Amino acid sequence: MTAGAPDDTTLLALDVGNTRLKWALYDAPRPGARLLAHGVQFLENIETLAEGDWRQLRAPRWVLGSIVAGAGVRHRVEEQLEQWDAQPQWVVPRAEEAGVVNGYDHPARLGSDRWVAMIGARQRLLARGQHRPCIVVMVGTAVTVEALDADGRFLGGIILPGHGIMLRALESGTAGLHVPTGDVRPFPTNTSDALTSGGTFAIAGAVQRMWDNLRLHTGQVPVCLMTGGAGWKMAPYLTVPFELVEGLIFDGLLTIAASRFGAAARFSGAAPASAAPAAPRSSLPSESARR
Ligand SMILES: Nc1ncnc2c1ncn2[C@@H]1O[C@H](COP(=O)(O)OP(=O)(O)O)[C@@H](O)[C@H]1O
Ligand SMILES: CC(C)(COP(=O)(O)O)[C@@H](O)C(=O)NCCC(=O)O
Ligand SMILES: [K+]
Repeated sequence: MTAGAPDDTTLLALDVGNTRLKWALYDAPRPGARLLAHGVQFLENIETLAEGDWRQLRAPRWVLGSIVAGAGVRHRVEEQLEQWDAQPQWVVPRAEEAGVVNGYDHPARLGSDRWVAMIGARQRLLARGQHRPCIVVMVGTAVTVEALDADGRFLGGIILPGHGIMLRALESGTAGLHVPTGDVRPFPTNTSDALTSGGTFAIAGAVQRMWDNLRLHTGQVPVCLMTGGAGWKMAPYLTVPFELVEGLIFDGLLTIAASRFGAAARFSGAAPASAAPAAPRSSLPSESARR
C-alpha cells in the first residue's frame, strides 16, 4: 500500500459507465485543477489497470467516482484501487448538491452519472455568469437528456437507447436488418443508411423535443451542453444550438470534490489560496480519451 504524502492534494476521479471506465488524476480537488494523467478502459479490461495504466501513477490522496455499471463492476474497480490507501467514495445522488436540486421522485435512484454531469453543467454556467435553463445531453451506452431550469432545479429527463443498443435491438428483432453501418442521409435509400440515420435522428429528435419542452416551461432559450463518448458522432446532426463538452462528468466530480475535500486540501498548503470554483478548463482532452 502506498500513502499519498501528507501535503498531497491529488484526486483520482472515476466515471464508470456501462461500456467504459474513464479516469483522470488532478493536482487538487477543485474545478480548474490541473489534469496530471488520464485514460480509458473498456469494462472487460478493468483487471489490467493496477498493473497497467495505474502502475506508474502517484498515489492519489482521494478517489471520487460515479458508477452506473453495477455492484460486480464496482467490486472489480475497487480491487484495482487496493494498491493505494485512499478509500474510493462513490457519488450517490442527493436531494440537493452544489447548487442543483434533484427533482427525481426518488433522488437516489437517478443515475449518478446523470447527477454528476448536471452538477458539472451547472458549475460551467455559473462560472460564465449564465443564468439560463440548460439541457444536458449524454451520449454513452444509453442516451440521457436532462432539463434544468435557470435556478438549477433538475425538472426531469429522458433515457433512450444509444446507437449500439438501437442497432442490436433491430438486428435481433428482425430477419432482414443485418447490414454494415451506413451514413446519415436526409432521405436514406438503402438499409444501412436507413438504420444509421434512424438512430441518429431518434436522438436528435429527442434532444429537440426536450429543448422545446424546457423553453416552453421556462419561457427562456435553454443552453444545451452535450457530452459522452459518442457525443462527437451526434454533433453534426443536432437541430438545437449546443456545445460539445468533453468530460462534463469530470467537471461535476471536481465540483463535488471541492465541497468534500476542499478544506483539507487548503490546509495541506499545496492548493492556491483562491480555491473557490474558477473557470473550468479541466476537461479531458477528447482525442486521447477516445480509442
Ligand atoms: N472510438 C469510438 N468510436 C466509435 N464509437 C465510440 C468510440 N468510443 C466510444 N464510442 C461510443 O460511445 C459509447 C461509449 O461511450 P461512453 O461515454 O464511454 O459510455 P458509457 O459511459 O456508457 O460507458 C459506445 O457505446 C460507443 O457507441
Ligand atoms: C441511464 C443510464 C443507464 C445511463 O448509463 P450510461 O449510458 O452512462 O452507461 C444510467 O444513468 C442509469 O443506470 N441510471 C439509473 C436509472 C435512472 O437514471 O433513472
Ligand atoms: K456515462
